[in-house]
Amino acid sequence: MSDRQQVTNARGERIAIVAGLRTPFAKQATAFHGVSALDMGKMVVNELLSRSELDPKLIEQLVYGQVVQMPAAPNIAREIVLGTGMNLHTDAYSVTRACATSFQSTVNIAESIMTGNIEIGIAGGSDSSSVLPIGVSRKLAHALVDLNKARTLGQKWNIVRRLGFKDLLPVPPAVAEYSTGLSMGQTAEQMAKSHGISRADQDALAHRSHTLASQSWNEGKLKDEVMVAHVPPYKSFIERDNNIRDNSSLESYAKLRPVFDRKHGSVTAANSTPLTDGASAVILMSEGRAKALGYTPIGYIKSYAFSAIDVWQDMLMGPSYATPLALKRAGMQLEDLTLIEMHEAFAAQTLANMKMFASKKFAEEKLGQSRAIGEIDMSKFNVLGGSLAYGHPFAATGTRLITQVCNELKRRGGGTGLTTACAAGGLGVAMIVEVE
Ligand SMILES: CC(=O)SCCNC(=O)CCNC(=O)[C@H](O)C(C)(C)COP(=O)(O)OP(=O)(O)OC[C@H]1O[C@@H](n2cnc3c(N)ncnc32)[C@H](O)[C@@H]1OP(=O)(O)O
Repeated sequence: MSDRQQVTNARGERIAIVAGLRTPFAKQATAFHGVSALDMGKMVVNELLSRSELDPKLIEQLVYGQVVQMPAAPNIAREIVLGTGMNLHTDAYSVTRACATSFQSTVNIAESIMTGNIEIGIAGGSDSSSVLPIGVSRKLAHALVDLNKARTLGQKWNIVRRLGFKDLLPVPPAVAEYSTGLSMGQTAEQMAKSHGISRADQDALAHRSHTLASQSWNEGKLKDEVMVAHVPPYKSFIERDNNIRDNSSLESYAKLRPVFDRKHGSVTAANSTPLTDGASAVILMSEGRAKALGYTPIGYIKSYAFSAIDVWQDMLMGPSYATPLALKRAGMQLEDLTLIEMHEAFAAQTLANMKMFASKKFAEEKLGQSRAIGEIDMSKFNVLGGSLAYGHPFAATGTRLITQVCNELKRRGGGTGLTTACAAGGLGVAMIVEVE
């Protein structure tokens, strides 16, 4: 069996990324405070359709995702269809794959096109860290169910009197691994310590990310892929990511105290992604349909791969496992790539992955191959900055990366780009796109 992946439909046509768009990304409880993931998703899909001058009725399927679920709209994809003037008969379902969610929705649409089930679809993801499903304690939840069943006042009183003050406190969703209880930040700390990633290197990567992202905005490189978002109730708007620090000094990073291990740690607010609100989406079509409708695609999907590893150790090492698979499936080596876009969940996690890319020992022991994935050439790496600067609305990051790398490849005259991310649950993803 060949290792190569054929990302085409039965007519041999490639999967075209026709257009991509995102909202500006806003730090938690700032510009998008009170705006739900669903509202941001509708906003970006509406605008994407309108900018592409694509009749919404032509969309056959929409796959969308969120990581922090909205209990009121568990199938966010269908709500977006119903809220954007698409054909009511447009199929829509939601996926969740932690921080790789919109990679997954993109792959789902791509595979629907590959099988010939559809010709045109939309994929994406949205997350709000400001509109959260605030829960109740287990004891209170238990009591509320029992109260519903209690008949007499006495029975009700018996249930209520067992509750303490602490049981009544609200419980926000945790950015932590369910099975280990470790927060993502604690995992980043573990990776920094296990792989000898220094605080200075983490801060330098974060500073690079902010500097490049700020330059990219100032040079107008992002304006076509980031919409101006008018924020309900439409008294304000946001037109630029608000986490990016223009002209930040490296010294200011060094002053911050570690957050996740206050005594011996190195992971700080500056070298972590902030909690962020935002949404993104892409339109995918079969190459033939895109051409027939007169579109010049921004790129094509060349290969993709997902990976899964243990959650106790190095859980955010996904790129180092998924990338060699995607490269093999594309018939490529790391050095063949024009650009590399790696999601920066934390500087420590990014640097640990970069180290493993270059490690022969890692390749032999973990990947079962004799050759290291390859040394990353920094002139190709996150050239417009990364998630440390832009922020990371979990489900929206995948389609941000895909769109951003396609547009940057276009500016550079074409080539191939790797997008890759780690995700909770020990998951990883890599997708290679090609641009003419
Ligand atoms: C697969 C994955 O992607 S896993 C990743 C999932 N995501 C996460 O886990 C989110 C991780 N991030 C977090 O939890 C939070 O952002 C934290 C805990 C790290 C920090 O939260 P907060 O303390 O609320 O951050 P906040 O933005 O207030 O910054 C704290 C301080 O650092 C400062 N700071 C932040 N970034 C920078 C920077 N780049 N340079 C200089 N100072 C900075 C702020 O100005 C602030 O200073 P102040 O206290 O004087 O106002």
